[in-house]
Amino acid sequence: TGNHWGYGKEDGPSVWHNNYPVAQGNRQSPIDIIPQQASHDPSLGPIVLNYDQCTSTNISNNGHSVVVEFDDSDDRSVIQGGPLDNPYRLKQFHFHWGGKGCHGSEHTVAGNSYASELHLVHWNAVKYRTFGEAAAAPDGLAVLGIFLETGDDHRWLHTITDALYMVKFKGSVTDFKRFNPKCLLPSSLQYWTYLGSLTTPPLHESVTWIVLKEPIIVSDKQMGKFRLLLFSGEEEDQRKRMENNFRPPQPLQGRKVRSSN
Ligand SMILES: CCc1cc2c(cc1OS(N)(=O)=O)CC[C@@H]1[C@@H]2CC[C@]2(C)[C@@H](O)CC[C@@H]12
Ligand SMILES: [Zn+2]
Repeated sequence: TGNHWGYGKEDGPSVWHNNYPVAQGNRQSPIDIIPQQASHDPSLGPIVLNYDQCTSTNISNNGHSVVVEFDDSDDRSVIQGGPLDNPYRLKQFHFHWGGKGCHGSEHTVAGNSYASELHLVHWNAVKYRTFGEAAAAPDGLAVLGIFLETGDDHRWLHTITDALYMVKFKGSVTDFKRFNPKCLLPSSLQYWTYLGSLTTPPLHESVTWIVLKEPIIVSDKQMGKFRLLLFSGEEEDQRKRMENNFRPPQPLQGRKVRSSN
């Protein structure tokens, strides 16, 4: 179909601009973050996450990633502080990862990529009525990016990786209640922040990115379970393993990356 996109040779990031011209815009994501070039901004306060009342609802495979959705009908789970002028409501989180033994983060740090990257997606419910409306507005979304590095088993990631077999195929969804993503945070909330975009079509330039400096550690075995997911639906005869679902870094176009203290 016309707007079908993916991560392969024919439909991947290098051709997205054909259907989504904004792919060549001036605030695209991800980017390569160069720590020495980031400017320390003393006015940047700490990030504050209030996830305690959080209400996850389901986990699903949307054919591009695995997504955990939250009930965003009120301000139970919000991110605020840092570069944000008001609280942004938690809507979903999802991951991007590489193939076996390959790295698959979207943002890179001084040219180095991590095994995977977790995106916690929040929207500006103070200014916009719906997530879709916010997703198209320049100050509509705030995405918290967390790098995953391989090492020891992550104590809490099992809750997610143990559920992945239930959402193997594109379009599958299953209940996933009472998961609090606070358990996926590293010990430090030090971050870089810059203005960017969605990293998948429609690539709207609507995201205030907040990328944590400290990665979380997960095991190769846990990462391997993400690769049991498929890009393809149950009815498709060709099974395509879900991996390398990341967009490479995009031109900075003169943007400033700021660093928390
Ligand atoms: C920020 C997380 C997010 C949201 C969306 C996408 C992709 C996203 O992941 S990412 N990697 O953070 O950019 C692609 C589909 C988008 C959706 C935002 C809302 C929409 C734009 C809908 O209105 C129609 C298509 C949707
Ligand atoms: Zn993402």
